[in-house]
Amino acid sequence: MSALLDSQALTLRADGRTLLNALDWRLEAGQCWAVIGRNGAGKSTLLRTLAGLRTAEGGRIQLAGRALADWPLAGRARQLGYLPQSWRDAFACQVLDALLIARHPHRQAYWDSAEDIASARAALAALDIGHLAARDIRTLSGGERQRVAVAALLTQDAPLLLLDEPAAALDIGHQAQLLALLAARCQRPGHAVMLVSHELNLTLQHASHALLLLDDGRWRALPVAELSDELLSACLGHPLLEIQRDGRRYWLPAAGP
Ligand SMILES: Nc1ncnc2c1ncn2[C@@H]1O[C@H](COP(=O)(O)OP(=O)(O)OP(=O)(O)O)[C@@H](O)[C@H]1O
Repeated sequence: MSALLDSQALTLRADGRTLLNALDWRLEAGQCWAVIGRNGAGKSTLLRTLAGLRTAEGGRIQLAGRALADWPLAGRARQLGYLPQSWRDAFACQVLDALLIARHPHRQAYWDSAEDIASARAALAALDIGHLAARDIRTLSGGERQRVAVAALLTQDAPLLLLDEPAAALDIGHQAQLLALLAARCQRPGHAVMLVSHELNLTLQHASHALLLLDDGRWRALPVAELSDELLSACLGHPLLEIQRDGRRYWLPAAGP
């Protein structure tokens, strides 16, 4: 069976630097991948490339067994949803309408169907923001706006979600809720998630696999169970200590000099 997303010899460069060299990788249904690396390692560039928003400097990407570039836009949006790291709201828009725009790839007619509205309402409820449905998105707090963005992605209802730092603006309770929601989504048949995150511990509690971006374009792709403190320390450029508690592993930054 073909992977949901896969790459062969994928190479990314920016600003005269190789960010990723010859990535051979497969993302299967049921998996939750965490992309980990230092600032500037190339995580966002990778996600944007996998979402089809920039062209790779080398190699191939396939979405559900078909070259990414060969997908028609609406078809691709039914298959793959992407949450950018940041955005700007230029216009007034009600929260519910912002979610309904995300139903565009599924539209059969000009108007919103009962299914579109039910899907948007369900996403608002899942993110605990049903009470914000009628609010202008420009009046939301940073964390509320971030949850609306994730809710819009859920409303798009693509089986594969790529999320760039989805928990960055959230308090710890909402971070935990979001990570649990994304992990649960991977249990649905045919679904998978890939996310960039600096919230190492919460993310690695829920992710099944990690893609580590190292120096000079080197990378490691492996199950989270095979991660070690040496590997994570090398990836993040800071010594980490592994702590075990209640059968779970946590990583803490070691004290500086
Ligand atoms: N269009 C561009 N022109 C020049 N340099 C770029 C361009 N796009 C990205 N870069 C550089 O490529 C590197 C990777 O950027 P990217 O945003 O992918 O990093 P990141 O791993 O997501 O970092 P962070 O953790 O800080 O969000 C950075 O050094 C960035 O400055």
